[in-house]
Amino acid sequence: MGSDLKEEAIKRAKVLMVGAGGIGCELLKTLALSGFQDVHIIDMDTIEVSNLNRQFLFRQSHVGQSKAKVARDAVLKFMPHINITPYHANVKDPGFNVDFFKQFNVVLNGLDNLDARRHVNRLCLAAEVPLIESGTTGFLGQVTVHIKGRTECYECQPKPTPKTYPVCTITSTPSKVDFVRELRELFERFKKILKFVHCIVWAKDLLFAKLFGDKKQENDLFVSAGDGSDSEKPTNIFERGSDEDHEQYGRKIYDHVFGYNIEVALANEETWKSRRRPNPIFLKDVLPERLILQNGNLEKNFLTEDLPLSAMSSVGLSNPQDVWSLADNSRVFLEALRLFFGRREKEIGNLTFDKDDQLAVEFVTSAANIRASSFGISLHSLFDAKGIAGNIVHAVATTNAIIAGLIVIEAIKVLQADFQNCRMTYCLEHPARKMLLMPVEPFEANKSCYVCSEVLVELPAPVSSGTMLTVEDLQQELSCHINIKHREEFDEDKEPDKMVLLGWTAREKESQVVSNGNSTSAAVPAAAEATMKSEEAEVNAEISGTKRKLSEISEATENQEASQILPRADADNFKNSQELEDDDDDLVVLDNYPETSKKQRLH
Ligand SMILES: Nc1ncnc2c1ncn2[C@@H]1O[C@H](COP(=O)(O)OP(=O)(O)OP(=O)(O)O)[C@@H](O)[C@H]1O
Ligand SMILES: [Zn+2]
Repeated sequence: MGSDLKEEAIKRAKVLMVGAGGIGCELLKTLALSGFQDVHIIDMDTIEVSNLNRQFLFRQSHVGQSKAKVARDAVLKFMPHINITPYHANVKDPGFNVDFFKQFNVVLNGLDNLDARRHVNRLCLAAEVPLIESGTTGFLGQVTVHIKGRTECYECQPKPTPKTYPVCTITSTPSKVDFVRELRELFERFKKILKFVHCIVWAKDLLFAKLFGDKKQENDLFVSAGDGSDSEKPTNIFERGSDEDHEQYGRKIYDHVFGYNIEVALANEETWKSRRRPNPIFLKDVLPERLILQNGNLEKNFLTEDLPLSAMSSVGLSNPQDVWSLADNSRVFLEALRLFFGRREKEIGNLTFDKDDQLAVEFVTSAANIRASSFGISLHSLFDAKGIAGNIVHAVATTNAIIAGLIVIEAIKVLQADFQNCRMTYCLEHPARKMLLMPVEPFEANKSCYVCSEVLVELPAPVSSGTMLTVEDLQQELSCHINIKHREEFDEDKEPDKMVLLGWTAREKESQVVSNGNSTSAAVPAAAEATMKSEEAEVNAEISGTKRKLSEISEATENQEASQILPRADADNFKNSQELEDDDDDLVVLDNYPETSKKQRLH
């Protein structure tokens, strides 16, 4: 295709970019430099200091301002004659409806979460606008092309399950059995510190959760002797007595989890036959009494009202990249406990670990290090521990730039209707077949995709009078119950379709119900969409916007009552959605590696 035609296609194009973060900044710059003239950008966020290392359109002075607006201004400085329209808004806002999407020739995603990606996917399907989707994680990245009727949609294939750590094996010992498979991707990066990862997970998911989270949760931090005897297992060790001060309480917890529990575990000789035996650690052996007491006095010297509570600064440690000694870790541990119970008491019982919570990170780092010490595993800095605890894979600006370039290349093909040459491209960390950028032909749509397939797939049981159909859209948290009732006669004037919809109620403001998952925020009114194409039937559809937890839904799915029939696509949807509960999913299908994938390609 001639370069004039290409230029023309670029100039005429009206492009929507969603997300002005790591990928988005690079993308806007590349679009502008490639000659695009009319770009709209939606981003709901404001600029944070942590964005500045890779979102090069932003500067320190922009912190707190709208990403979309600042990105526009930054690009207009070097390309003043193009039209850039920023929206400081959530792409899920109702204003961004099908009609809004219809005005664009192509939509480009630079998002960081599944929820928004799925939403844009559905709008693009409804508006019949091609979507170019992207994601990066560290050195890995991908760009995929989704065109209704030509390729799969973003939701045609299940996404990989977020990685979880097998807590059951963590309670007793930081072994690495079973771990490698679960953490295949992380393994490359954290090879040398795998055992420490176990300590972090123990500190975060067991100890932190036990002390500061929901007290009722099942969380066994009592290591039993494993000989079947119901050894003298203290039942309320984690409860702070009313006359117990924070200092005493901290020491009790320390000695229990690092000393007593290890002693109990050691009693089970079987466990240690092929493993290195850990050392119980009691506080008196690590910190002389004088030092423990001194601990609490330091606070007023180091803490001011403006700074976040910090146990490390309170005990005089300043560099998060230093590896602290066992004694220092013990001091941080006690101080963090003391600060939590003394200064953040109201939150106790409701806390979940948050990598941006300084005190929580300090607590988890110190606890993991003390445990690591006990098991002869090397200790790590707070910086490393935070990365592991927060599952942080550091963003790489170059990957974002490469991916942005690939998005523009695919966008230009789409704009020229050069669909044959569209490719999904994977940016790899290590060369495969001597390539770092792996192009793959787009896959064709999954016929039973509940989002893009045109018709409902076969139902697992016949629908007849008395059947109750439950259709759920987890994305929009909607549920629709349809009671099918057979009727022989219809009023030809009033019921020409030979079916009636009765008694539906919409309880939520923006309720919509969708028959085959082709849902968007601008979906047609619920009743019309809930129509069953079943002749001579009376349909009672009740639309309820009741929110249900995914766990409840999966239970319901497992124990499906006879009267509840789920279309197969929805049953799949349940499973997938449950797997995808965790939002962050920047890399979508790298598990379906190009050469190993069984998906059918387009020819
Ligand atoms: N629903 C949404 N509507 C509009 N913009 C969104 C939506 N969801 C995510 N975004 C935007 O997508 C961008 C994704 O960028 P990126 O992955 O670089 O994340 P970040 O928030 O900038 O950085 P980090 O998460 O690493 O701190 C963000 O700017 C975010 O505001
Ligand atoms: Zn699909």
